[in-house]
Amino acid sequence: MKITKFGGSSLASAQQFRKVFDIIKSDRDRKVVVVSAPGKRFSSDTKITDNLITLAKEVQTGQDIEKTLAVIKERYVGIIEDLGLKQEIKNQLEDNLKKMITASYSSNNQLLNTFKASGEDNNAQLVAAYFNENGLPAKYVSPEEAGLLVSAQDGHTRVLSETYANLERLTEVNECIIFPGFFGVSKENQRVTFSRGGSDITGAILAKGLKADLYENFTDVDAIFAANPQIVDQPQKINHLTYQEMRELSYAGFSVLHHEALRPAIMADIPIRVKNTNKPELPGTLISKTRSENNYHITGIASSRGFMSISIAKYLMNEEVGFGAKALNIMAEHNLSVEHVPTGIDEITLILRADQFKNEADEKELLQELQEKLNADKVYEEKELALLMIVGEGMISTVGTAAKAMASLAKAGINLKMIDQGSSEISMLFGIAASDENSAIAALYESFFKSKIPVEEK
Ligand SMILES: Nc1ncnc2c1ncn2[C@@H]1O[C@H](COP(=O)(O)OP(=O)(O)O)[C@@H](O)[C@H]1O
Ligand SMILES: N[C@@H](CC(=O)OP(=O)(O)O)C(=O)O
Repeated sequence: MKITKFGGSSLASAQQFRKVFDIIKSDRDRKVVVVSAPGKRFSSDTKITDNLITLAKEVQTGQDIEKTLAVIKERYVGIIEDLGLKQEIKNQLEDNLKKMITASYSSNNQLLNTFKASGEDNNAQLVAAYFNENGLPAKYVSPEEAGLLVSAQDGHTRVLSETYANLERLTEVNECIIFPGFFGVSKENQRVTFSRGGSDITGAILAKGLKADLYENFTDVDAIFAANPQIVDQPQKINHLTYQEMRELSYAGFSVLHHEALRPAIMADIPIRVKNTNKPELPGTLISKTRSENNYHITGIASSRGFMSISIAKYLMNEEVGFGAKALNIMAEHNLSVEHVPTGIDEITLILRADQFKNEADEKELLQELQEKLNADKVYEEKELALLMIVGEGMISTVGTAAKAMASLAKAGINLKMIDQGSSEISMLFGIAASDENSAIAALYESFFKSKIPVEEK
């Protein structure tokens, strides 16, 4: 049995709905379909989720909602009418939206979560209606009905372990299940969304809960490429990569699959296949525990912006027991998550996502506190950073990867602000100025995927 997830780009219009229907109809093993909200039809289009966030803010602040509401309705109604669906589903959609807007909410956060979740929820109802009207028996199942339970702590949504036993009951459903992605329900029966792109996580949770043989993730590209196709022109397709490689690449910027979608798949060892809705005949990319050999030591090169660093310098820091722990404790007290900690003898650098600070005053206060509590010689920050990551299981058995990467970056005139290699040796991380991101990716891609310089085996 397969769990098949379709992203927003695969359900952006009636034409895309038809492709989705054909894909499901062509394979009896596709028993569970996870859907996102309608995404972009063209590059300047707006995703329904973004419209819903705007709507939520307008409701919260008492602004006029008519324009935004009309845009949302129009997207769904356009699809309903193009597909020639019954009036009943249009009424159901309008009713859902009305109830959502007039309901009372215990907090702004609850309102926002409910509005965001409705994008996927309404779309799942629509897909189920479309399938049924076209002779493919389908059942819309909500996270409430299925028992997809989540907790929300520190702004992070996590699936609760009892979910997996609850989901097993879905194997008794005879129709094709249409399940909305992106959200679960709390124990207080409130809808809570995952982070953006989180329908991928729902798909992986269902794959584990229903013990699927395969988790198919349909999107708008032929495969996962060795570099972001928005940065490198026609990059190499990756035929096969490991869970761990994908986990690192998606963390570092391969937005094609949410990095949190890997954990349930790894736990249950369910392979994932990423495929193109517009060309379903292509094999796409397989992600599994181990992979076949490829011709490259590096599997992919990813990058992500929005980072900053805070460096703390203190003479003889290396002899001070617990210095790093104290610094990290202060960060934790400020509820800040630190992603990397490269260190020198007399200096420690904390790399974090910059959007965790609400304002500059909080930032200044933190720097001052670090200076005072750690009795540091100097505390300074650097903003507008990007992290570059080269990833590949082949790295462990080759020498010269770091030298090759650094030589190509130096040749392109890129200044390295940080270098970090995890002990697993499947990835290497470089901190650079965000403005250098595209040229750095181009330089690394040229060096690892285009040049023929051999790398010596260990
Ligand atoms: N290395 C990569 N390989 C393939 N696609 C990538 C990569 N890095 C970023 N992407 C982007 O991911 C997009 C697909 O993900 P997403 O927009 O979330 O799609 P969906 O609407 O299916 O959820 C692609 O259109 C592509 O621009
Ligand atoms: N609709 C949500 C969740 C999601 O996964 O969407 P998509 O499949 O379009 O990335 C978002 O925009 O974040």
